[in-house]
Amino acid sequence: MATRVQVETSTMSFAKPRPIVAIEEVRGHEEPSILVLYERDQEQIVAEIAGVLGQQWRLIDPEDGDASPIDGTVVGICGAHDTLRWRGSSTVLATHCLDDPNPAVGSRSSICDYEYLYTTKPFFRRDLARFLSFVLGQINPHKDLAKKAKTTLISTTFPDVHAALPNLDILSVGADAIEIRVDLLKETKPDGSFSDVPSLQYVGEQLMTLRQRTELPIIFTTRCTKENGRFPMDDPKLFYDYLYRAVQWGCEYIDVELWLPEDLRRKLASQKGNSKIISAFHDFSGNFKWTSPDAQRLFGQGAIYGDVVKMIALVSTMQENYELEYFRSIIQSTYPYPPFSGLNMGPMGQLSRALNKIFTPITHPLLPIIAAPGQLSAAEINSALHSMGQMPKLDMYCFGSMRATGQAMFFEKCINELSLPHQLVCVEQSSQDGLATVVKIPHFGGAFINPPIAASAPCLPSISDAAASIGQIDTVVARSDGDKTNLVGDNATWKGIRATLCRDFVPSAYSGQAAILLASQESQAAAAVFALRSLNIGPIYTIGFKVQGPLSGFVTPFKGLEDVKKVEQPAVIISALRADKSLLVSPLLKHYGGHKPEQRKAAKVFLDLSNGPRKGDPVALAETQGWAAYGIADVNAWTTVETLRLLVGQNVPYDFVRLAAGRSIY
Ligand SMILES: O=C1C[C@@](O)(C(=O)O)C[C@@H](O)[C@@H]1O
Repeated sequence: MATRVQVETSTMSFAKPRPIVAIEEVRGHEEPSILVLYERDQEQIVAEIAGVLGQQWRLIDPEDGDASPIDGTVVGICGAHDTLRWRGSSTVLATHCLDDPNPAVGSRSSICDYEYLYTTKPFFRRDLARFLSFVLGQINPHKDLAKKAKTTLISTTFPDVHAALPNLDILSVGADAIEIRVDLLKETKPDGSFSDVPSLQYVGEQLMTLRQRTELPIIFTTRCTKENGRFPMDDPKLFYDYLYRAVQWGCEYIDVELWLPEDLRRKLASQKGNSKIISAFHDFSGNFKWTSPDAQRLFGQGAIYGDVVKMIALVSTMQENYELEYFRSIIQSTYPYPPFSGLNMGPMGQLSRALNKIFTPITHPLLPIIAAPGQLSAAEINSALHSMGQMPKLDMYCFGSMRATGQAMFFEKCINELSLPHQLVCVEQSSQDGLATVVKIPHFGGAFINPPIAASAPCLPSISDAAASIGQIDTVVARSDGDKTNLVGDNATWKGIRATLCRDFVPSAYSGQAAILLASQESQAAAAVFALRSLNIGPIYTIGFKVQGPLSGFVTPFKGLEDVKKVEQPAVIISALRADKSLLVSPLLKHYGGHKPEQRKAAKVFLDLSNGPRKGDPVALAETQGWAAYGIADVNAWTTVETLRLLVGQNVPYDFVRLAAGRSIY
């Protein structure tokens, strides 16, 4: 079991002693043991999987004597074999290449734990990293969403997800998860007609296509005919077959209808792995009563296997919204778990869509049809909440340089896109005094500060552990709690750095690995040190600066060039040098570069945090030296995603930030 820095968003008050970086024991950072079943001529996928895991790999013939995986080595076997001896001790992963239609999809379902569907032209490494991180339990999107005050899901209604792709980034602004309505997919048969139920192969291809283009958790839904869907109800086993496959495909959520026989629901719950179950109940009769004992009984039934319980009824009177709200308050005060998502359908039920807080389904004008009567977009819900006095207009401040102002313009775009009532106020200089003045303004709604200010800002009653450890506040979060507003100084930059590092590698690829960090002063590098520690990276060697703050115990300064020789191969090099000095990292990149990708055993990532015009391009150089290399635009985009989450509680996808922000803000 490994140790890591406590990175939860806990906060501390200034009345308490100065923070130290708390160390927490976590599971899931050991090297996983993986057996990959690959298809003929597809051994490259074994190398890709090992690359994302930062582990070695080898191919074996299971007929050749002892073939047990060696700890830390990804083992590949061609074709389908009896995998019994590996099950339990290793994760058995069947892989299917879908460059061409592949009828083998699902054929090894019974001998594997998970199935990875992929294309090689192009190959999406980010998708593989996300898939592996999830199925190996190294990320937990449900836990992250559970911390949000409000969550939404975008219900896509496309017959073919390819039609969604050009608009996917804009469609998902404001969504925390994306639902694939499998029952609405339309597979064309050779004679030009559509099959009643899309085949598993078609669904698998559709799901893969969607996941390659979105970072949002996916909800896999097979809605039945009685509940406004198209999946036939005469064979409940059909639902099981699709939903279990969704678990094997690594879907974060499966939607399990409550009418399904209990044995199937129980079986899915016992086989769900890291996927979560949304227990779903829809009543279209128009006779459902939230006040009846039946409603509570149905919640109780859903709660047995559901990680979220969703209950939805078609209504025709306003009164039924009040009854639902009463029901919601009873449920929430009686059952701390699982969370309840309760909605009324139809035009009369729209109020409940604004008031529901858990996985509120949203639509978007660019979708072909709405998924259910009365559905609203994220913008419509925010406008409704504002008119009802549930989302007061706040002033959000952007302190800082022109760069910060450029970022402010992007925030403004998001605020407009989501119809949030807030207003952005730009203040050219970032200073503690400026902040101290605005936090007292009655409609102060938070601030974004670039460059960040020292974490000792006395005008803020509390700061997060991350901001205290890094010593810098780049975001002030204002959360209202009744008539009181809590202000917290936080740091989003470290999260942007961490997200960039985890784009193409799973967290365990970094655990216990060395890193080298270059900067001219501690303030440039502190967020990076925190991000590295959050991934349990260590030792962290520093060049060019001294760390004196709370993170000093986590770094080892390099005294001279001879120290470089002591580090065999760092998994990460980060340069936080100014742009005009950024080429100083080149000798290090060359010294540790040059390995061919197939020889690569561990993660090998270079991050250039320098911003602005420069003479050369260390990112390009790093790439030629075999590093996975990222520049400041990547880190800034992830940081923007995190800042918006903190400031307005809304999720804006990374790809949307890259798309809409263009190059101007960087
Ligand atoms: O369960 C739900 C909720 C929903 O029915 C709605 O009312 O918005 C839409 C469906 O796509 C989704 O699966």
